[in-house]
Amino acid sequence: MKPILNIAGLNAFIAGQQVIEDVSFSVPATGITALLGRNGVGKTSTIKAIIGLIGRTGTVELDGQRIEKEETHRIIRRGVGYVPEDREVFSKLTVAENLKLAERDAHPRRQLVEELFPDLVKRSGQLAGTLSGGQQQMVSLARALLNENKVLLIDEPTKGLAPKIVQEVADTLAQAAATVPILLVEQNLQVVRQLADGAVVLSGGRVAHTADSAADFLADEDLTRRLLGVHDDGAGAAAPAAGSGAGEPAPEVAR
Ligand SMILES: Nc1ncnc2c1ncn2[C@@H]1O[C@H](COP(=O)(O)OP(=O)(O)OP(=O)(O)O)[C@@H](O)[C@H]1O
Repeated sequence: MKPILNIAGLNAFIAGQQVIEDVSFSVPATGITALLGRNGVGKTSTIKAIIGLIGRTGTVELDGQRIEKEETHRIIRRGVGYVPEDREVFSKLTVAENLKLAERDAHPRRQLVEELFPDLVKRSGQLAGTLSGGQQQMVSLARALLNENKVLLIDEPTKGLAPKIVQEVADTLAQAAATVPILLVEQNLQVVRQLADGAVVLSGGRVAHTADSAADFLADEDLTRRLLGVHDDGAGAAAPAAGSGAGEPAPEVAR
């Protein structure tokens, strides 16, 4: 099957500094592809470069069409959903208003969202700023799922959430992935193991490893210690988050 995203030779720059270099990988048209690596290796920058939020060179194909010369709003309208790391919600608007503002299509998928997020239905009149972090994350995900997208780019959706809520978000992502392919930045390796099909691992702004099976990658102790600074044996043992300082120091970002 043709990949939904094909990225080749992508370089990206922030304030004149190169933050990713010659990044090439593809995202299959189904399932979840994890984008992994220690803190600061360029995961968020890669996502921002794909949708043109930061300056970039190289090629990006969405469903076989080149999009790297297009502006962000056009790329989004072509069907790229973005859920940024900070799960920004409009805090003074209700849940229902937050969702309404995200509707882009003539026929937004309200029923799907109501099925996936029953708690948000119950809280539709609540101000989004009074929701817990996990509930706000659900609003962010719901906003992306309201529209028919070709792919979702989701940045660290479980960051800072309590374990029980992490599992709820992971379950929701698994259900979402049945409807749309996802490129997922995720530091929680148990979540990666549970959700991801393939994996792309960045180090120093470059692709250091790609795996058709994220589980196989995570099972490789030497490789995960080298590239993530941690090994999670899958037994639920407390393992430091990738990039938390365990293992070798993070390599220099490519300049
Ligand atoms: N606004 C910015 N101004 C200057 N440098 C930045 C900015 N944002 C990111 N960088 C730098 O770009 C590099 C890549 O950062 P990026 O956020 O893409 O990494 P990441 O892998 O997503 O990290 P994290 O896991 O911490 O989110 C880092 O060296 C970072 O310091």
